[in-house]
Amino acid sequence: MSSQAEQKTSTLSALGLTARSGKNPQITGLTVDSREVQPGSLFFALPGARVHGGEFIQYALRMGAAAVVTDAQGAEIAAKELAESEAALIVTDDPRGALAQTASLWFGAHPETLIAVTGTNGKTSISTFARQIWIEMGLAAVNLGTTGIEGAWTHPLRHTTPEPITLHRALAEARAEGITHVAMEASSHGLDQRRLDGVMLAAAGFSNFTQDHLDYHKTFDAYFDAKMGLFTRLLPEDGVAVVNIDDPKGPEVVELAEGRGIEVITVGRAADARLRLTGQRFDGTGQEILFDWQRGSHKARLNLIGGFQADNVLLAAGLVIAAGGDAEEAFDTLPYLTTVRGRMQHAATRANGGAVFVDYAHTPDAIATALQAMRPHVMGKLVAIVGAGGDRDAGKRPLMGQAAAEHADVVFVTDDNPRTEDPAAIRAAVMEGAKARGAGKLIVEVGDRAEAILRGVDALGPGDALLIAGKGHESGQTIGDDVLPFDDVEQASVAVSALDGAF
Ligand SMILES: CC(=O)N[C@H]1[C@@H](OP(=O)(O)OP(=O)(O)OC[C@H]2O[C@@H](n3ccc(=O)[nH]c3=O)[C@H](O)[C@@H]2O)O[C@H](CO)[C@@H](O)[C@@H]1O[C@H](C)C(=O)N[C@@H](C)C(=O)N[C@H](CCC(=O)O)C(=O)O
Ligand SMILES: Nc1ncnc2c1ncn2[C@@H]1O[C@H](COP(=O)(O)OP(=O)(O)OP(=O)(O)O)[C@@H](O)[C@H]1O
Ligand SMILES: N[C@H](CCC[C@H](N)C(=O)O)C(=O)O
Ligand SMILES: [Mg+2]
Repeated sequence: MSSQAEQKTSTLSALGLTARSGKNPQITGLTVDSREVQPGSLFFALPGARVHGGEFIQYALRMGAAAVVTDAQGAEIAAKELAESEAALIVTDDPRGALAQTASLWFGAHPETLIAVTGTNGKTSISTFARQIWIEMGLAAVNLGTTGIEGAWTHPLRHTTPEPITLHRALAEARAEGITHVAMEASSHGLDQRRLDGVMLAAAGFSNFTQDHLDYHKTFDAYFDAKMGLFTRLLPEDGVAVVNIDDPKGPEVVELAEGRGIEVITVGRAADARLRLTGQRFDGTGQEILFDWQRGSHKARLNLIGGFQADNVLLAAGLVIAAGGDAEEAFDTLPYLTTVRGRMQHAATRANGGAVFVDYAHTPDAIATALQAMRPHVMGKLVAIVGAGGDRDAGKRPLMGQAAAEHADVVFVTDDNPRTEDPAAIRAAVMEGAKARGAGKLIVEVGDRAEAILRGVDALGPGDALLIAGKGHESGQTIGDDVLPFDDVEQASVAVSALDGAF
């Protein structure tokens, strides 16, 4: 997180910050973590979920911080140490916003075209499709989010929306690598914590709004307001909002954007959508879609499983157009789009034809959407493997079980990432919901995820399909503080080989 290694310096004032004392020290790096402070660092003491960063100001000063940015509470906590120190102090109501702006100035130039997408589900999919469209159009593009930075340049990330120091360093590196176009995910945590406040967006997208992350945001209203920061605060007035108008919250998003004079491209099946999906026909490997843009009707083949992927693809195309791309050129790329890793990804097929898919559905709505989306592609029965993550929204667990039992014929409830929680207690909550909705259906609890996958694959006959939900692209299972190697796609192949013999 620290940028000390970069041998760069800047005065405080050149970073847009003014200390009340008039001090203007040379800054050698930015950090939000006192443990990373080195002589000359600018330490941001942020209000945290667990503790106020002000508690660590005394350590930062001892390590040689040249300046501290914090809020009134932080300054109060460390009043004595700050009074005795030579370090410059900047007190602001919004230290996270200040961090974002400072990081933007510290790292300098970004790729020229940046877009961001928010919503409970679909952010990774939409930003990946936008990047794929741009690349097919011949542009040097990346997507940035849950799966890291991917596309014309790759780089791992720990967060969906990285904190500002990581984000702006990555954007500056991307530009140095020749990247011109970036599609980013705006998570609700990221928006709430102002992680994106220093980026200049050409366009912003909204996919949908359903339950997740109430552990953090507490109420639906607070969760929605955090997401809306993208349209009410971040997107400049000359930017374009691209909104899924089929979502019940879509009209509200349009109103918020239009209220600021922002141009809106509505996308969806609704009769008044500007980019309108008018038809969809499914087959074993994908779908044909029909859609209208301006006065023209278009047809495209999508080699993607799941009706909702058409919504994601059109939202991505809308964002590309909103950011200045030629619409016809963007539409011509659609047949070349490929599955997003871990999203409705075909993982394996049994000798009898039973197919296994891996999907990242980890909310009630995503589980319902993913299972419903599989139906038109499946002749026989639909088997689901579900589980919920620990140290996350507990309220969604029974609802995830319900969604699975409602839309699948057979359900295996297993562990996702238990993190620091008791896995049996998480499973019990998911089972409770599944049992409530699964009357007459086979609902089985199998704690060990590899065994659940083996049992799910074993349950497949000709024409059947299995959806392994929850972990998508993830390559590890977090149990306690340990991350053990685990990959659903790999486990699916192992299970098929074990049952059918290696091919
Ligand atoms: C819940 C959450 O978002 N937490 C973020 C928050 O940390 P926090 O408020 O818990 O921090 P804290 O532990 O209370 O500490 C307060 C401050 O003291 C500092 N500190 C702490 C200890 C110390 O010794 N010295 C010190 O300076 C910390 O760096 C922090 O700035 O502020 C930190 C610094 O900005 C973030 O790194 C941290 O993200 C944590 C790591 C995290 O896991 N966040 C997840 C939940 C997240 O953001 N997820 C979303 C995805 C959501 C989705 O699925 O859509 C994401 O965008 O990835
Ligand atoms: N448009 C959509 N509507 C409803 N569900 C969707 C939609 N798109 C994707 N999903 C479901 O949500 C899951 C996660 O998709 P994706 O990773 O694109 O979302 P995300 O918003 O990036 O998630 P995260 O919050 O973890 O970053 C998919 O695996 C799928 O089950
Ligand atoms: N970004 C999401 C991912 C959840 C993935 C699921 N596998 C889990 O662990 O709950 C979160 O942190 O809530
Ligand atoms: Mg994501």
